[in-house]
Amino acid sequence: MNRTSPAGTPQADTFHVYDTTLRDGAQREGISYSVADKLAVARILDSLGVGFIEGGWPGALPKDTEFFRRATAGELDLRHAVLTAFGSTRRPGVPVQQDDQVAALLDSGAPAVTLVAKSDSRHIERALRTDVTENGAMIADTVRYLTEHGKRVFLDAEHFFDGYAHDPDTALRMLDSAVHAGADLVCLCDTNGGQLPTALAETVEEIVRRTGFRLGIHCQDDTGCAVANTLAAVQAGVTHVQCTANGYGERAGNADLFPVIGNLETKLGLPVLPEGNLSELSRVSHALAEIANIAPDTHQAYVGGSTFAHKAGLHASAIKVDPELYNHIDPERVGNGMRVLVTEMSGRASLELKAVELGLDLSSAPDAITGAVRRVKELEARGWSFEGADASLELMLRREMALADGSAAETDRDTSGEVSFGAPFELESYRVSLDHRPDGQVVSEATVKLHVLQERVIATAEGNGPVNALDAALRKALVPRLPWLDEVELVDYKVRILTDASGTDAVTRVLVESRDEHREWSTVGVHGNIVEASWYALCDAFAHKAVHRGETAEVSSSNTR
Ligand SMILES: CC(=O)SCCNC(=O)CCNC(=O)[C@H](O)C(C)(C)COP(=O)(O)OP(=O)(O)OC[C@H]1O[C@@H](n2cnc3c(N)ncnc32)[C@H](O)[C@@H]1OP(=O)(O)O
Ligand SMILES: CC(=O)C(=O)O
Repeated sequence: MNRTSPAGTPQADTFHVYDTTLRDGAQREGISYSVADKLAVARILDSLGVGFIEGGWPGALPKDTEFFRRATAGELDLRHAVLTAFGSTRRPGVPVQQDDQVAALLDSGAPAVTLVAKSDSRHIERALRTDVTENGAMIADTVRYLTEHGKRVFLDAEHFFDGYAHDPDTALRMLDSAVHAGADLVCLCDTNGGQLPTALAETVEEIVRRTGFRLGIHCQDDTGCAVANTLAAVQAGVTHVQCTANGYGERAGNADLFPVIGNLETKLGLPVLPEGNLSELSRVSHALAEIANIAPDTHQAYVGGSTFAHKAGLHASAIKVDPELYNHIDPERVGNGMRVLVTEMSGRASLELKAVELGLDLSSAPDAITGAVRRVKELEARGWSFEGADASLELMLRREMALADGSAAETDRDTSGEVSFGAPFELESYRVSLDHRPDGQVVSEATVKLHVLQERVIATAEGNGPVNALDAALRKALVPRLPWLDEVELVDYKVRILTDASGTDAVTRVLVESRDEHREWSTVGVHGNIVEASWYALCDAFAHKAVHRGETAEVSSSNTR
């Protein structure tokens, strides 16, 4: 069976990857694409190399009508995909030539049209309030009319699986009406998303056997099986798969385009994208999440930022020997990357791999590795968390290396001490106060006493909160003496209160994200007092800058998620 197109050519006539992000994806609660968004999404999907882009329902949504107008007026120069308009068949009792919705499909200018039609007799009778014969005529008339006007037509057979289980003859009659009127293929829709893969595949095989029609599949994700159902349908014989970017869609969503493509390409050996484009998968997923204004799912199969992040020490020890031992594919094939997380679950191998990632050579420092493993476990048991704070981890590793080669003493602080290892100053003391003023303003004031470049410095500053005031006082003391510290910008500050089972020993964990012109980095602090926890994270942020001062390469030590 040769379902694939030659690499680099449009796949529209062989195996279809059909994207419906702009129609079904837009049916997700919370998504509202502008016309400009829709044009941008279409361009990105086309650059990935999908076969068809369903742009929306012209005539039903003014925005979609406008999208097709602009798309066909030259704003969308598709290189791979065929632009497709979506709509319903003519209404019952209305001649097809007089149906406004059908006219809007023709007017859209799209070369292909997907018609949604009922195939479940209960829907025909109760929702559409017509009979099976008229529904068959609605399908046939509309398909014929559109094909006579030069459109390529697909039929989405709504509720096909439920309808076929309830009344197989009617469901088949509806497919038959479409194909005999000239539809390219009929797409079997699991509209309520209630199917499971084995049963769905059996039905698809039966339809292939009974009809010989070219079939497609459209799966909603209400059982969490939309991707699995789509793949099962492909293995059972469909040659057209409808998906949406990141699984956006009505209710629980649709089959996610990215894992579907990842699986088709890497597991089923179907090269559905133009050659070289598979490595664009992760980038495209994130770009489309950005346009949808939805945070990317960091655990999304194939493309998530954490999808190839390894936490368990046993995994890391095998990965050290060969990354293939714990990765189902090379992440770079889909444009993703592997990371090793260092946490309480780590052993020596995790630390060694992380050190390499951070640009540190621990190969001749076994004691440093042992020390760091012990320290991470000790601190994480007390509420610290290093998986999102690579910069604090790096400072700790540097301290362990310095202890191992004798250039530091146990008394040199690390991240849980008063001043971070590598910080270009020593703390004598700090004080923070909170002032609720008569005019209702709440202002914090911080004073720090530091030793910097052998000088004792005292600085006081105000801020809109205690941490802001501390940061300001610290900068006031340091920047005149170490001007490069002014480049550090604090970009995010997250606080989490950690309570043990009894709820009595709450500690506060603070994560600070910082950046300068060249890199971003994350640091952590933990203490029973939120200001002290913040102080640790702030000091690590400045210490990290001190350690990397003068570097200009774009080598981020931060957690990349
Ligand atoms: C399974 C899917 O997700 S299919 C995609 C669904 N997407 C949408 O519904 C989004 C766009 N929809 C809309 O803008 C509107 O619903 C419109 C313009 C299509 C219709 O609006 P209205 O005419 O006000 O009707 P309303 O939304 O209340 O009901 C839908 C009508 O379409 C009819 N209908 C439903 N399916 C079909 C079909 N396959 N073929 C023809 N008519 C259909 C219904 O019977 C109902 O008719 P009625 O008004 O005579 O009862
Ligand atoms: C067509 C479609 O979106 C469905 O049946 O779910």
